[in-house]
Amino acid sequence: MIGSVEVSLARKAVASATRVVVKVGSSSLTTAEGGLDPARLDALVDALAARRAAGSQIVLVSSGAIAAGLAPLGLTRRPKDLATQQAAASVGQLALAHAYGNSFGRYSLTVGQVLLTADDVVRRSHYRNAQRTFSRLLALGVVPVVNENDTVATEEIRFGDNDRLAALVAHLIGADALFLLSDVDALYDGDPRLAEARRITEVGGPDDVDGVRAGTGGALGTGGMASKLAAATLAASAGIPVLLAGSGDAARALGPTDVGTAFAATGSRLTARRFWLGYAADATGKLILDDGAVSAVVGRRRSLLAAGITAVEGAFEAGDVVELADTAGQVVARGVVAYDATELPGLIGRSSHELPAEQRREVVHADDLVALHRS
Ligand SMILES: Nc1ncnc2c1ncn2[C@@H]1O[C@H](COP(=O)(O)OP(=O)(O)O)[C@@H](O)[C@H]1O
Ligand SMILES: N[C@@H](CCC(=O)OP(=O)(O)O)C(=O)O
Repeated sequence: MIGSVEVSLARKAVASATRVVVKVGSSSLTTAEGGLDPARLDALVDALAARRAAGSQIVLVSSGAIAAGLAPLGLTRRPKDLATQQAAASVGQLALAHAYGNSFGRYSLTVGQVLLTADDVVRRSHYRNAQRTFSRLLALGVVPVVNENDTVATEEIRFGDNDRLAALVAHLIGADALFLLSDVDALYDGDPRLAEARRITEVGGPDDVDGVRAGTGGALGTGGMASKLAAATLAASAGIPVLLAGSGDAARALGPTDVGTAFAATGSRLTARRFWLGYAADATGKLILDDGAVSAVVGRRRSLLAAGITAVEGAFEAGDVVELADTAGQVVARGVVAYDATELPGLIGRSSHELPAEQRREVVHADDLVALHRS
């Protein structure tokens, strides 16, 4: 509990992490009118520089491009259409980069801008390329400042929320902790703007967030608490502890970590390939599994055989990534499928000995399969 002598393992892990990703939302960097707020940006950078001085490497994932572009373009609220959002991001990202350059410059720290599209994380060749870039930037002592490349991102390839982007980047760079800084000081069991809500200080696993109502965010942001909770769960299940805190508490969040909500790592660190398979790759179809197949695949880490599949959805080819769901539709795993969608209807529900020799191979091999933690 905060304030007591007992400090949770998650808080200790976050406090002692040497490579960290810090994500800050639009609402924490801008004024209500939509311009950048230099005082808040400087206060954030003060906290990041202190953590750097204490020996951590930092990657900053900063939202705020669209919000920062509003005032210069004479817009009073976040535009709804993609083209105007892209125009605002084009203007705002430059202002944001300039502001960070100046602010980190007060500490003689160099920043590098990294604008990513979903493809850079979803395609394996791009994933490795991005890994190399981050690794080199960090080795050179640069603070990478990351955002989605909103100006070129089209509707289909948008990450849409930087909370998820931050969780993906945290895994990509092998971070030891992820900080999600927002305009709210912690996770609550319901939206604190709407009604009195109870603050949650520790999340040890999915059971601790059962019943939490995570709502949408403010006028400037996109994801709200729902996307923060999903991102925190994603990072934690990939072995990365998370601290969710208010950006106004950045110094304490990045210092003694005695604020906000700490999420313990629930899973073990995955290899880049297994993380990509489980969380980053686009799935092109879905296989529905009977109960026996779910326990074989998730519980006993076995390959998926045709006999345990009850239905096939989507148009995929052998080698694509597909979701594996239980009969209630809950996705329990993802993996690389060994057959085209058109081949499977003739095979499903049939035991291997009923099938011709060339169709006896596993539908998803255990080595190509990642069981998912429930979120
Ligand atoms: N269960 C909850 N706990 C905390 N905040 C919540 C919850 N549900 C909804 N919210 C709202 O989510 C907002 C944070 O999301 P958002 O505005 O998108 O932040 P950011 O711009 O930092 O990404 C908070 O201001 C809060 O009002
Ligand atoms: N890439 C967008 C931000 C998207 C986003 O997730 O915003 P937020 O919910 O404020 O973290 C921008 O820079 O405006």
